[in-house]
Amino acid sequence: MTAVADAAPTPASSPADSDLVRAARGLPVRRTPVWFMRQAGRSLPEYRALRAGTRMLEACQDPDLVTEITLQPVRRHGVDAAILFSDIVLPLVVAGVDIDIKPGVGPVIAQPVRTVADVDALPPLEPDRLAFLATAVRRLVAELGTTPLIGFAGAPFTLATYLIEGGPSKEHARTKAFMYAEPEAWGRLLDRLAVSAATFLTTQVDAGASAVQLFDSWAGVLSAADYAERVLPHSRAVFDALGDRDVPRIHFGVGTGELLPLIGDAGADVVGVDWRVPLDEAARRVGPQRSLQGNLDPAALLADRATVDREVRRVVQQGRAARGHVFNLGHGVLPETDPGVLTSVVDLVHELTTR
Ligand SMILES: Cc1c2[nH]c(c1CCC(=O)O)Cc1[nH]c(c(CCC(=O)O)c1C)Cc1[nH]c(c(CCC(=O)O)c1C)Cc1[nH]c(c(C)c1CCC(=O)O)C2
Repeated sequence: MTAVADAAPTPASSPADSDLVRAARGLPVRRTPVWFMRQAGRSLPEYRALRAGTRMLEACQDPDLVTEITLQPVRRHGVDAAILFSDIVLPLVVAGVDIDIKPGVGPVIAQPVRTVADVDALPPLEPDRLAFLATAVRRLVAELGTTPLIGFAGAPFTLATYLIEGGPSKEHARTKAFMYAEPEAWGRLLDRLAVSAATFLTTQVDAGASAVQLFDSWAGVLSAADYAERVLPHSRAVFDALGDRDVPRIHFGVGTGELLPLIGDAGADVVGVDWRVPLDEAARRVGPQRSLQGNLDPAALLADRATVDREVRRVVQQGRAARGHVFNLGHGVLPETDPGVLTSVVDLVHELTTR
């Protein structure tokens, strides 16, 4: 428990002193920080208005749109962090892979990676093509003041699922078949994806992002043994590429209950947890040396207010078992969510946890 002598200073003097960064490092906080995965996006009418007529992947490369869309949920909800408006497939798009994000579907790849030759033909990401990204991040950091900006990238495994399946899938069977049948090419593919994810992340951090999140959304389809052997080393390589850049590292996947200790071992300060494992149990699995992020079921936000309140209180209470707790959903905001409910969740978490 936090000793009085450790009490956090108020208010934050910089993003590095924000509650998000402090909770991620296991330091005392003023109140539990809260943000939402997919907070920038389709649940907001102001987002839909701004995006009208611009394709998703074009919007992601326009610094004016990126800045404004990233700021919208911060203004509206008073969340404790901004997350860059972008997408996990953007590094591939910028490198020249033919990808479209189809509304209501997700990323669709024109020529999926199906052979060893396809792996070797993937174009590398040239860092100087990310100037738009650095511009957007610098602008955002200037606008955000002491509110931290979270930079992010897709982890090698989750990006590989899109490349190999050709689009979203449930079982990721082709991906796993390739992993088992072509272990060397698999290793090369994930190496390459790790390099481009690292370039994408370091660009954001060097332009001023205060924390990073590596999304390995679909890693939960793997056994712990396969994850440890065939995936984790590549995710670790992404974190290692950050070198001595002193920003907290958040690592998240869905359905990772069996993988939680490994998700931490890949190099995270904060392990993201979905709604399937309560945070007190997640804290036991992850251990006392890392913080937790999560884990309200996004579907609970579609229920009545009393249910939302009860679920928020439960997550806050269970989160007290963790070294540090960043309140979030267990996955992204569902598009049909009432934005007013999101704002009330922020207020309730703050009210329940103000020191
Ligand atoms: C798997 C994944 C993707 N993208 C992302 C992940 C990992 C997180 C997760 O597991 O949800 C990450 C992502 N995508 C987006 C963000 C922006 C920041 C934020 O979280 O608010 C982030 C962090 C914007 C987006 N990415 C996408 C949208 C919707 C685009 C639109 O408005 O049409 C947004 C706002 C599109 C996208 N892109 C992707 C999917 C599955 C979809 C949804 C398809 C749909 O339901 O329309 C791939």
